[in-house]
Amino acid sequence: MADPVILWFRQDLRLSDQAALAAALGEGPVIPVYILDDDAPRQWKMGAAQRWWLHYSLKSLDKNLRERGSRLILRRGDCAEELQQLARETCSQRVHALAHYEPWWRNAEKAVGQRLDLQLHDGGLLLPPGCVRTSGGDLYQIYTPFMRATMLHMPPSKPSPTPSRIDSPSRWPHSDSLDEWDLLPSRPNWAEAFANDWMPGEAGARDRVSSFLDEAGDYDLARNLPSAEGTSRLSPHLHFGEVSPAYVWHRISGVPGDPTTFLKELIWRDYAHTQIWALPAYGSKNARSVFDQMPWRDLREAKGDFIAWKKGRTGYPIVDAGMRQLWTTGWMHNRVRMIVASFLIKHLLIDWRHGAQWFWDTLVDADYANNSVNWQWVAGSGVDANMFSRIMAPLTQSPKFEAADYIRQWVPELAHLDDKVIHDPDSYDVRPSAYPPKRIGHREARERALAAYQQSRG
Ligand SMILES: Cc1cc2nc3c(=O)[nH]c(=O)nc-3n(C[C@H](O)[C@H](O)[C@H](O)COP(=O)(O)OP(=O)(O)OC[C@H]3O[C@@H](n4cnc5c(N)ncnc54)[C@H](O)[C@@H]3O)c2cc1C
Repeated sequence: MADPVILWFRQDLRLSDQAALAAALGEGPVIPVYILDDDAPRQWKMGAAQRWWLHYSLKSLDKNLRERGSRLILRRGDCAEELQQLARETCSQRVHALAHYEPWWRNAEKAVGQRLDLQLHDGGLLLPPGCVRTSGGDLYQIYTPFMRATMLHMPPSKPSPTPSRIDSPSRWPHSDSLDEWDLLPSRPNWAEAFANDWMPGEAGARDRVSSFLDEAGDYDLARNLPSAEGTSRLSPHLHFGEVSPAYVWHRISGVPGDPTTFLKELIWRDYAHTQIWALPAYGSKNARSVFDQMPWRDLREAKGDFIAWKKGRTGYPIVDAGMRQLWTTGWMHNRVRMIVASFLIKHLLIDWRHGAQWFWDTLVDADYANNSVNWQWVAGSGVDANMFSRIMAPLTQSPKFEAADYIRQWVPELAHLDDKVIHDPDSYDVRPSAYPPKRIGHREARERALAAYQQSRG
């Protein structure tokens, strides 16, 4: 019998279109393993909302493996040490895995590669970072030309099917118990409502793709309306790799209507991963150094504002609706993410990194590339266009994107207000006493932000 091979799962918790699994299958009995390492990512240790997701996703993966005669081994600790130990116990030499681009995964890959025969495969993105370059050989800094250049390589290869059987070793090594990892919140169980919105795992991901097929053709019109179910909500499934972007691309590209705008959003994901691949510190370091001089408010002084933002009590209904949606469901509509991020950075003059860190802990789709690149994009500190002086006006954005029903859903104190006044109850003098006044007026905030920006430029 051939020696067993290890299949190292990370943010690729699926069996279909899984190049690492496909490669392992041909070589011998397969030992699938997931290793939880809370130390290596340091401040980017998986957040609380994602731990909830991970629990159910691993459970689902184990079930799928068992249906094929295999199972998932769970280990906790340093990835290189754990894999080496597992290799010793099972007499395996080779490890197959999909490549990942977060700095801690790249470090782990290097360390594993020094001890074992690590074979990395593509499949987490439409194209691996670095494939798409300008005619001069540079990486694109701006999304639109990157997207156009990526489109020339599309469609991606057809996704491969799920294997019906996976050979198992003669003896299974020890596995931790998932329940003992304590990934789920208990006291209090703030994730109680998550299960109403989400079904982590490969089956849930495919259901989500199927249910989006009817909407995808209208995506261009509906995607900016927070009150509508106009987007796919695939982000946590894509982040955890429960479905491959190639699979999503092929399912969606055939729908009636024009799904091109949606496909371009998938390319945003590739763009973001390319940026963190090129600049691994993107999550904590301004890409534009002028922002290092930005006179952000000290968080001790701005504490009340920061708490009001996190709790959805800023007095700006669209901002508060978004922050409460985030807390209750672990997700927020993209248009509203832009509004709340802009509000924190510009209206409250709080460093984008504090906002990114809060998103990290509360989003089920928290993703180092997408989160860092989008926060820096809103701040203007990223490698792309400098957006700082474009200060979004939440009170204009809210009616423009027809957010009245969205506000009613997430800010029940305002649910009785009609469409005309609900976006700005303060100005119409209809603010109920249970709802807070604005933390700061728009004009005052705008002037303060622009003055701070001028100061940073010297
Ligand atoms: C401040 C801020 C922080 C964000 N943080 C994250 C994050 O941590 N994780 C995350 O996945 N997305 C993040 N986004 C991007 C975007 O908001 C979400 O991907 C999107 O809302 C997810 O919903 P959906 O799956 O319905 O998206 P759809 O509109 O259906 O898009 C399909 C997929 O395309 C990708 N995508 C869409 N928009 C973007 C984008 N702007 N950047 C990168 N990929 C995109 C996502 O994988 C998404 O699932 C952030 C955006 C902002 C403004």
